[in-house]
Amino acid sequence: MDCGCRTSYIGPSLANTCGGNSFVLFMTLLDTFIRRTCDLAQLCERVVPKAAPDLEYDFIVIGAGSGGATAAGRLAEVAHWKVLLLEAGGDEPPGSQVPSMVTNFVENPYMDWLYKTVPQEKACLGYPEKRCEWPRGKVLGGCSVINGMMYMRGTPRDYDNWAVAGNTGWSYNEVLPYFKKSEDNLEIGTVADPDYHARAAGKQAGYSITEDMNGAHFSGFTIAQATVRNGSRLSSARAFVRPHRHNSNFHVMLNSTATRIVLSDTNGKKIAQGVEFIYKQKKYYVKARKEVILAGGAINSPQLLLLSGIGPKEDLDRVGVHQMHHLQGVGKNLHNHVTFYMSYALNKVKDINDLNWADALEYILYRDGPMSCTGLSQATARINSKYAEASGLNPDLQIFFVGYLANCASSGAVNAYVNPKNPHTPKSITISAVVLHPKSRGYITLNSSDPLEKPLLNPNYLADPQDVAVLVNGIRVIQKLTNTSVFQNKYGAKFEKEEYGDCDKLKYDSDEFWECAVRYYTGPENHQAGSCKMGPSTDHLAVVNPELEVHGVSNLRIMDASVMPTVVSGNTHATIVMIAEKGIEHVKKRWLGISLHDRSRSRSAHGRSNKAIASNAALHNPLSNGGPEYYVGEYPHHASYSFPQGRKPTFYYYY
Ligand SMILES: Cc1cc2nc3c(=O)[nH]c(=O)nc-3n(C[C@H](O)[C@H](O)[C@H](O)COP(=O)(O)OP(=O)(O)OC[C@H]3O[C@@H](n4cnc5c(N)ncnc54)[C@H](O)[C@@H]3O)c2cc1C
Repeated sequence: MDCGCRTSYIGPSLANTCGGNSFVLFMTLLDTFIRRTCDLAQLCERVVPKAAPDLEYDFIVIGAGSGGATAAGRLAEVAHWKVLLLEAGGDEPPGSQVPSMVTNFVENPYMDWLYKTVPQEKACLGYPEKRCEWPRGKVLGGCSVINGMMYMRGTPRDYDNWAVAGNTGWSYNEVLPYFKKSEDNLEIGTVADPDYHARAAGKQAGYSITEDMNGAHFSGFTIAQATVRNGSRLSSARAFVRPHRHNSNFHVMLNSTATRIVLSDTNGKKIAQGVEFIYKQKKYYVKARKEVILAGGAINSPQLLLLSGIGPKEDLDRVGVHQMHHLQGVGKNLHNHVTFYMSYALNKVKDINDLNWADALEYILYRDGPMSCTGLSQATARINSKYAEASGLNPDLQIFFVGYLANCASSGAVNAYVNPKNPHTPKSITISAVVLHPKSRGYITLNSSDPLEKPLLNPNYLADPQDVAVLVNGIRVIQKLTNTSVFQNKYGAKFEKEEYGDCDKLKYDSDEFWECAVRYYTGPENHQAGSCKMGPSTDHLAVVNPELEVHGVSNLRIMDASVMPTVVSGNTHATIVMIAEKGIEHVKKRWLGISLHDRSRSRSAHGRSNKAIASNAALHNPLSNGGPEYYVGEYPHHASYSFPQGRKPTFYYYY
């Protein structure tokens, strides 16, 4: 089908994402259908990247991920501001917009930075070189293009703690309007299916069920809300960048890697002047008339500050980077949720492939069926471990489920066995427990002064014994869940024990055994945070102030996961979008003299609005200013979804 515009091929194809020649035929055909379904692939709605930048912009945003795409889109609303968005990766392939293909593009070099931690002393011990893998999106939309699409705010306590630490304006009540600003929740007023099995097991195990984890009842088992629209992924690029594709004030450069933020130093007063970047092996310098907004994510933002001479002198001297500005905290306070995966064979369920031609047709025609969702991982839980505060206001464990994913097929035949040579192979699912308040802290530092070389990433996983204790308690929660009659009678769930090295010498299933096992097969979560922490100037590790300005450097702010002083109790994307929304309000206040509460004045005086979307969003969001709105809803067909037939999960990096 011709979509009516000249489009270039945006790779890679789904055919390259399933690992193995047997998948090529079916997945190539499916990819072709997806690319030719105009409203799904949205090839005509893509931004057309610039082949070369102008010399000057009012704002330069570095990185187009959850934070950067949001920030850039909001800046571009101001018609008289000229904005450049720099992104190291290319555009999102059509296939990554299909929810069930959620894991297909992770570890694909086209759009993943393919990071690994340095060898760990107390964790990741069972992996090659004792290093854990850290997927990170290198694509327009950043990690929001490869993430699990779960839309989950932190708990009120998370943000209140940020405020107590001196971050004025960041308490829950104060950040709530910024969550709402980008949200267009089409699930308001609807009730999910209470019989959904993972939730039913949670209920049977004594936990509560919550219909809206982002509302008053933020604990319990739930079917997660998701960043999807009409059955396809709504990355931050699709939500915030594409609506501005016709704006002449907004330039996007793809495959463009920022290598340095250039500072001037006049009598000790440091000011961000512009950005150097590499595009097609050529080096460019662009000047920022107003501000540089850094949004490279929790790994690349501290890396770029260090490359620009902003950081601790000892770190910079070690690799020969001239120090421009001392900031002790750059790259410090790195932390991440940590988890442990437990696979269960469902002995009463045959391992039938979840993806077939019928599903593909249902999806292409109606955006429904198994391809429109992420299978079992729609369910999640936020609960207390035995160490959590009894009030229930500060839950410290999250439970994830993986399985029944319609993501890869070789023949496309309906009811095809995943393993035709052994049709009795049971289906398998994975459940993991996540430590929500990790105490271990690590750091990011440069490996060399080469901006294209990966930095050294040391999360110091499980350095704090309390993280291990909470994780082991999480394992006990999973055991309790899978022992319920829901899991036993209908599915015959049985733990698939792996080999855990020397841990196997310990008494199986003792606490000591699991303490050892979690250090062996540590689950690296994908919620890295804190490496450019927000805090008042009295905090010696603070890198940005509560207005997200880098301490001691004018015209430079950071808006991504790195600024979280402590990672929130849940998935991180929603919070990062909120951070960017709030950060841009500070920018608008500085340069236009307006704030969130003056939105109507802003729109008429300066704004450009996407009216079609705004009218929809305004129904739910009185604070909407008419800009592009971010849709949050549940996957479309969950209500009739209960453990459909499917394929063994092969992938764990999911949330
Ligand atoms: C596999 C996976 C699953 C996840 N699942 C979920 C989930 O279900 N729900 C959820 O809420 N969260 C999830 N997360 C976490 C969440 O997606 C991330 O925390 C969030 O997207 C990070 O946003 P960010 O803006 O900080 O960085 P990113 O989204 O990583 O954006 C940074 C961007 O900057 C670009 N960049 C970096 N350096 C440069 C440079 N020098 N020059 C130019 N561009 C540069 C990068 O290419 C990238 O596009 C998941 C993450 C992963 C990896």
